[in-house]
Amino acid sequence: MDSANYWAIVPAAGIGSRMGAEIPKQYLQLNGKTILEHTLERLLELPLLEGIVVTINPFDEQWDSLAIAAHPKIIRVDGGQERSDSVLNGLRYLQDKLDKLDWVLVHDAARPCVDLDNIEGLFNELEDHLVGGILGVPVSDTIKRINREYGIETTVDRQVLWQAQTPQMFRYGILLEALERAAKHGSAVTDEASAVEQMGYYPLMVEGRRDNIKITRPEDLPMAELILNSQNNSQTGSDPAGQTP
Ligand SMILES: Nc1ccn([C@@H]2O[C@H](COP(=O)(O)OP(=O)(O)OP(=O)(O)O)[C@@H](O)[C@H]2O)c(=O)n1
Ligand SMILES: C[C@](O)(CO)[C@H](O)COP(=O)(O)O
Repeated sequence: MDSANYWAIVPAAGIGSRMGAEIPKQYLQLNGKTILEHTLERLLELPLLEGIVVTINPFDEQWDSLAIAAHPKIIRVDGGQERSDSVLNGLRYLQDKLDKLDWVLVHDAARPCVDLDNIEGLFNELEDHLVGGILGVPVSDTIKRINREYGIETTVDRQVLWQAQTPQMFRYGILLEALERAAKHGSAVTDEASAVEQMGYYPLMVEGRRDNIKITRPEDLPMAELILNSQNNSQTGSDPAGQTP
């Protein structure tokens, strides 16, 4: 690893409208813990990370009740209107702690099944990269473009199509500038990479795992439970194949 510093930002200030639960989805229970606790506990296993900034909705009343909120490596920062605003708040908080070439790893609170080996893989692949990159997977279905009436217009060439996941890791200076610019121009960016792409850079795509799902809709919860159980079983040896669904 180079001599750069590594910090993480975990955006966790969303309301979970697509989940439709009574509480924001990051506080829903999964195998006896909140989704947010699963995600943070996993990231805390990475010794390279100096700290984790968690962006929390300013009106949130649940964060303080989690024991993990008092962890010395975890810092709470207010989230913003959109995911990109939350990440930008986290980056601004880090202004006095990081240099331009230091690394910031952004990971959704809503992706608790991320594989630590994949994150280490991202660290390794990006070690000498000047910009940064993300985990993702190639699309595995035939992809259609439809019109407004749901008529299929064409079949899209999927050879060049990948689904973006998190973590997404970038040099601090580039990501800060990219998200500041996107905010200034009102550009909608749903992930860090798109803000960086808009500056003309080419972030690296690093292949991750399909089971790094983002819990978005109700049916994703039992799926995440199965994935976590399968990961635990393969660690304890009771699932010799170590296969996830
Ligand atoms: N203003 C926002 C919006 C989202 N997020 C976080 O960004 C991650 C990915 O966003 P998404 O899955 O879209 O979460 P929500 O915005 O909560 O969901 P929805 O779009 O269904 O409302 C989540 O961990 C979410 O908490 C955030 O920190 N600040
Ligand atoms: C960052 C992300 O998880 C990559 O897939 C995604 O873009 C989050 O935003 P969305 O609002 O759920 O599309």
